[in-house]
Amino acid sequence: MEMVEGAWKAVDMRVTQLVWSLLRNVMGVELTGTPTTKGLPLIDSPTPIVVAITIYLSCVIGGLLWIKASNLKPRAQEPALLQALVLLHNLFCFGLSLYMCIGIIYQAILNRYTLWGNSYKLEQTEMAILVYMFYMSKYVEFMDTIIMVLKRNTRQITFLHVYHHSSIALIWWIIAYHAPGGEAYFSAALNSGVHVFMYLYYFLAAVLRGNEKVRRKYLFWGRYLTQLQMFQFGLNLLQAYYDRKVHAPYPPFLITILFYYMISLLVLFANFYVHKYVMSSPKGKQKTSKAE
Ligand SMILES: CC(C)(COP(=O)(O)OP(=O)(O)OC[C@H]1O[C@@H](n2cnc3c(N)ncnc32)[C@H](O)[C@@H]1OP(=O)(O)O)[C@@H](O)C(=O)NCCC(=O)NCCSC(=O)CC(=O)O
Repeated sequence: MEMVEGAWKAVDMRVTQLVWSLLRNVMGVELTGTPTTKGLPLIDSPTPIVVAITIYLSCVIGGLLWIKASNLKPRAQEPALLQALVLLHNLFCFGLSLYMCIGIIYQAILNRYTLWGNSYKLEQTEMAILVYMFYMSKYVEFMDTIIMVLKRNTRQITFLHVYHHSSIALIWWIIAYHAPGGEAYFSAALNSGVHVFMYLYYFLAAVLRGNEKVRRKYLFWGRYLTQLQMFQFGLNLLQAYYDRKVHAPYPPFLITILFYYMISLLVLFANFYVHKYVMSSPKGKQKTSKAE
């Protein structure tokens, strides 16, 4: 036990030094913890999230290699345990997202937030706890990719998906550690709201698996969900632009991260949208074959 503790301390020191120096040299910032979230599990140092991301990436890469090496294909009928896991995970994420979305909006109204341009205030502890909860939900969301691996759905394990899941977790650690409130409320509430629909979609997709006709009938709105996600990123980008313009009283480096991160997601989602809905549609397929 002592050896494990000693090893963890050594890793913690190295990782913390690395993250601190990266933030100092790349963004010119010194992170300071905030009393509202200090002492809560997995927040006082960047090590837990960095270790979690490392384990996550190892599982994803290991899973992909295993699928490829064994030439595994998605099964027609999945094991009952996997089906149950998928349904439970989606139900849990659906409920949690709904709770966080409503909770954050309620706190924003209570604290008289304006749409954009809000500052983080130490006394807004309930808001801080909700933002912290949003950070914790990123650990749960790693399960999405594990599900994809267990289902052998390599088509879903894209750069977009893995980049999104690993980077967003680190970003929300920084926010929950440094300024869990103010302008962060908007992304957290909006994204939780979008995730309510996303996990409902995944839940239905899992329930209706095996009957493609019915599934297509009830999941026709997948395309609009992707549009909603892109609209969300567009709103966040606008928010970051506005905050930079008016010099909003929120850490400027977090606004800069928001700005460039949203551009990257918009580009990746636009590419996903074109491939999934435009090029694979009957008209899109016709156009591509004519061009060939
Ligand atoms: C409609 C989308 C939500 C999902 O598009 P996909 O192409 O991945 O979806 P799909 O139609 O193939 O989904 C059905 C398949 O997903 C399986 N499935 C069920 N639950 C799942 C879960 N929790 N995670 C991953 N896959 C899951 C179903 O069993 C089914 O598999 P089978 O077909 O075998 O039965 C899209 O808008 C989207 O987000 N695409 C980007 C890809 C992505 O990774 N998105 C999530 C993270 S990004 C994100 O979250 C952005 C944000 O914050 O808004």
